[in-house]
Amino acid sequence: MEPALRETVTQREQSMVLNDVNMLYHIYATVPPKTQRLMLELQRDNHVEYLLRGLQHLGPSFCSLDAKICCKPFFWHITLCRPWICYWILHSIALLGESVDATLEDKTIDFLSCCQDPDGGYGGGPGQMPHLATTYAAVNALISLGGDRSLTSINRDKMYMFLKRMKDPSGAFRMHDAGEIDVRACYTAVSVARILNILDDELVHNIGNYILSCQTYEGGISGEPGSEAHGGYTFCGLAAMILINEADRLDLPALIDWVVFRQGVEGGFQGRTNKLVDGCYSFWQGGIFALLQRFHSIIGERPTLVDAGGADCSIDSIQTTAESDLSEDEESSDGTSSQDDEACHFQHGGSQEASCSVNDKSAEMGPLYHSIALQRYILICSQDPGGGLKDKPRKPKDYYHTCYCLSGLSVCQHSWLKDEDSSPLPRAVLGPYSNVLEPIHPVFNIVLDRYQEAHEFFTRS
Ligand SMILES: CC(C)=CCC/C(C)=C/CC/C(C)=C/COP(=O)(O)OP(=O)(O)O
Ligand SMILES: [Zn+2]
Repeated sequence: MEPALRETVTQREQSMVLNDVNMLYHIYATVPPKTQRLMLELQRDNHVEYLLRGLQHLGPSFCSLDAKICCKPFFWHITLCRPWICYWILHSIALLGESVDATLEDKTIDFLSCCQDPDGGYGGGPGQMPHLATTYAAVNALISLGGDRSLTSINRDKMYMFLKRMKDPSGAFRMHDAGEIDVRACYTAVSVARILNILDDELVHNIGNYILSCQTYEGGISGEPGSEAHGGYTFCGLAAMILINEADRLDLPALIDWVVFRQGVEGGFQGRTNKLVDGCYSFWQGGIFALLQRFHSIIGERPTLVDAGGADCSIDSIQTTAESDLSEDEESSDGTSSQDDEACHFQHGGSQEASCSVNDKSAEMGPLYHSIALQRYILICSQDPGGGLKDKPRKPKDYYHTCYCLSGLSVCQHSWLKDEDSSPLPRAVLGPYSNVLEPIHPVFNIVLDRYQEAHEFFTRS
C-alpha cells in the first residue's frame, strides 16, 4: 500500500521540547539528593485532591468541564464527554489505591444512569445519542467504581442490542448510528462486550479482517485503512485482536519494531513518526508492550505468561498482585530500594539488560522499552507537583493526561515480570517504593482487582 500522508513537527518545535526536558533533567542532576528524591516522588495526596475536585462538578455545572479538555482530536468531536471525565478520574483514583465516598459514588452512578440510552449504550450526557466511545468510558467508570449497585446499573440486554446496531455488514463497528467506522469502534465494542460477558460470534465476525487492513507498512496500526499508524489506534487494534484471539494474524515483529522506535530521547513516547513526545502515550504505547508481554509469546520466544508451562492463555489469567513483599535485601531501612541510587541517576537501564534463557521459566523478564526512562519522563516532565499530570512541560494538567500518565506509570512499574503474583521489584520502580500504583488489566485499562470483581459478577449474572 502507498505510504500514508504524514504530519510532522518542525525542528524548532522539536528542539523547544528537548530544551525544556533537558533543562528539567539538568536541574534534577544538580540539586541536592533530598530535592532529587522529592522530584521523583509521586505526589499522591495532591493528585487525589485534584481528581476529587473534578468529580464535585458532576451536577448541572459539570458541563463546564466538557469542552476540548484533552489533546487528541479524536475526543474533540465528542464535545460533551462527561462519562470520559468520570472514567479518567475514577480510574486514576483507583490506580492511586483510593476510593470515593458513598455520596460521590451514588451521585456518579445516578449521573451515568441518566446517560444510558433507553435502547442501550451511553451518550456523552443525559439525553445524548449513544456513542461507542462514551459507552466504553461509562462502563469502565462503573467498573472502576465497583460494587453491585454500580455493576447492576448497566443494562446488558440493551447493550447487546446497541452493539449489534453498531456492527457494520463489513464486520467492523460504527462509533454511533450512521457514524464513522474505525479501529477505536472495534476496540471499544469488543472491550465492552467482553467485560460484560456478552461477546458472541456474531459480534466478533470479520473484525479481525478489518483490523488487519489497518496495519500499515510501518508496522503500527492506523484508525482506518490507508491512514497513518498511531499509538492510540495501535493499542486499540492489538487489544481488540487479543480479545478476539486473533493477535497472531498481525505482523507482530513489524508492530514491535514500530513501537520500540516511538520512545524518544526524552524517555517518553511519541504517538507517531516525527511527532512530539507526549505523556499520554506512556499508556497508549507503553500499554502495547504490556499487551505483548502478557498475552503473546512472540517476543524472542521468551517464556511469557502465555507459553510458560501451558499456563492459562486467556485474558482472565492475570492474578491480582499481592501486597508489597520486599525481601530484606531489596529494601533499605529508609524504605527506598537498594536499586534506587542507580535508578535515580538514570544510569540504570536495568530494564534493557534483562537476560532470559528460553527454557528457564522462572527467569525475570524486563520490558522491551526503557521503563526507567519513561518513569523519569512521567515524574519529572509530566507531573504537576501541585496535583495532576500533563502532556509535556509548559502544558496545563488535565484529567485525560492524569489518567493515561498514571496508567503508563503503573505499566512501567509492573512491567518486569518475575512471576504473575509478585509485587514490582524495587529496581523496576523509579523513586521511592511508595510510588507504586495498583496494577492494571492492560486490555481494558482497569485496575486489576476491579476487573476481577466485574469479571466474577458478569460471569455469575
Ligand atoms: C479507547 C479509545 C477511544 C482510544 C483512543 C485512542 C487515541 C488516543 C487515538 C488518537 C487519535 C489521533 C490520530 C490522535 C492524533 O492527535 P494529534 O495529532 O493531536 O497528536 P500527535 O501529534 O501526538 O499524533
Ligand atoms: Zn496527550
